Amino acid sequence: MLRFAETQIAGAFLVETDEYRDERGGFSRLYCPEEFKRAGIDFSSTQINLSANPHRHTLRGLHFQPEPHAEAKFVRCLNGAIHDVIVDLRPESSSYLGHQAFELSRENRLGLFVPEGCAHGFLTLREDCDILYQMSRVYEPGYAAGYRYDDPAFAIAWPAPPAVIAQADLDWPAFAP
Ligand SMILES: Cc1cn([C@H]2C[C@H](O)[C@@H](COP(=O)(O)OP(=O)(O)O[C@H]3O[C@@H](C)C(=O)[C@@H](O)[C@H]3O)O2)c(=O)[nH]c1=O
Repeated sequence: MLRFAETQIAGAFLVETDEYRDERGGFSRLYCPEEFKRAGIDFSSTQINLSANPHRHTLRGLHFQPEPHAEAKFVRCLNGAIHDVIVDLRPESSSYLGHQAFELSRENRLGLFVPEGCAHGFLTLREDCDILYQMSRVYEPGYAAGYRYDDPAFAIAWPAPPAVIAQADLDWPAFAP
């Protein structure tokens, strides 16, 4: 059973997941298209990606795919803990240019649904963080886009500076409306 909570970003949801425990360990439902539909969320996944991050304070983001390949994603932290941030890039949205941060961890089993039109990034808070993404659209390499994690237009307060970050994520252009 999944429970969906609205966030400050229009159309983004934090998803709580129960864990059934017994002497063997635990069992959790990670995704159910029917439950998404009942919550009013139009999402079904195509590609499923795993991001493995051995180091604490690894930063990935802020990433999105623009139209006509805009993608929604459902993000989970299977191991470790991350500070996960979404930024609303939809001019027509009530939360345009707003951002919100969430802690996703193995222990809290929270999932984050990121709607189309939002940039997404995370900072690992521990070693060995494994992040699973379900994507609504297939990856289009020519449409990979992003902004810097420290773009002043968003003023995101990260809990720590990145210790590991790809050069590509330092080279994104400054946000210009
Ligand atoms: C994102 C992506 C990358 N790739 C390839 C491209 C490249 O060779 C290699 C690594 O890609 P990247 O460096 O872009 O991976 P990464 O920086 O981890 O990108 C991810 O960052 C987080 C914050 C997100 O929100 C994701 O949607 C995704 O953009 O994997 C795919 O094949 N499919 C994909 O969906």
